[in-house]
Amino acid sequence: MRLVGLTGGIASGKSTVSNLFKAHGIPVVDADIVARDVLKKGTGGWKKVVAAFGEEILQPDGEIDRPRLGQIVFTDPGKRQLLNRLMAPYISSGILWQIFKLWMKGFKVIVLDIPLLFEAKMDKWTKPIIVVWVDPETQLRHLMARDRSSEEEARNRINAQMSLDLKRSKADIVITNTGSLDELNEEFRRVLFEVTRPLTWTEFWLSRQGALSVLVSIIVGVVFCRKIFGSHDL
Ligand SMILES: CC(C)(COP(=O)(O)OP(=O)(O)OC[C@H]1O[C@@H](n2cnc3c(N)ncnc32)[C@H](O)[C@@H]1O)[C@@H](O)C(=O)NCCC(=O)NCCS
Ligand SMILES: Nc1ncnc2c1ncn2[C@@H]1O[C@H](COP(=O)(O)OP(=O)(O)OP(=O)(O)O)[C@@H](O)[C@H]1O
Repeated sequence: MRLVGLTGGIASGKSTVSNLFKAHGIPVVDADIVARDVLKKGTGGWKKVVAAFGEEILQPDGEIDRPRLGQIVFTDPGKRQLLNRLMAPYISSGILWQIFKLWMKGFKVIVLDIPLLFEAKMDKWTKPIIVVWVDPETQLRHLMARDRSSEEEARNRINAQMSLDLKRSKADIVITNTGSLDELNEEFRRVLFEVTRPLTWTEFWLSRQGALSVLVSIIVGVVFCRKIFGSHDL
């Protein structure tokens, strides 16, 4: 099994690239969706976060008021670290569960779209690592347009993450998303080719098919040995 890391900065274009992978039949685990699920009302993550941040972060229906919590954590690094610490175990186990389900279905290549892949040190799980890079002006423009946020809010969110240039220096594959969506599509073709190369032996043994081959080989080996021993005894 090949676990491909897909990361970048906020609004650098990860979801846009994820959608291209999905359109080509490659499954994507989206850490933002997992993070939303583990904050749903009544879950373990919700209880921890409400206990730490107080009921003022709740909407009248008891769900987390995400814009309110966002305002708090993206203007206060200490509170952001606290939120990250509280949610990290739930997010990691949620991601592992999604990977397991896809593994059981027999997928050999799985993309993990994790905005904080390096910050959360999850990069050691993935190979290759794709970083979607964009220049700071375009990133700010896309973020403000998508979230209809002010420049200050957008800059706070951008500054809450490791710099995109540093992320780019840690990448195996860089997708430069400074042009049009058509140009992004062109770049994506090259990346798709790299990501769907034949599996290495290690990746094969980690796939469901590889694990089954090992199991079958062990069973055949045991049956064979029993037959040999059996005939010696006679
Ligand atoms: C603070 C929250 C409630 C704000 O929710 P909101 O709906 O406004 O934003 P959303 O979840 O869609 O995130 C948008 C983007 O913000 C960035 N982001 C989210 N959390 C963080 C964080 N803790 N640090 C830095 N950037 C972050 C990511 O690039 C993400 O793609 C939410 O982002 C959250 O629960 N964050 C903590 C969980 C987390 O670390 N998520 C990232 C998954 S690795
Ligand atoms: N090449 C492009 N040309 C024009 N718009 C783009 C391009 N790439 C991305 N966008 C737009 O920029 C915005 C941010 O892109 P996207 O949502 O894919 O970023 P992201 O990295 O997934 O963000 P987040 O970290 O918040 O999940 C979206 O509105 C998207 O449609």
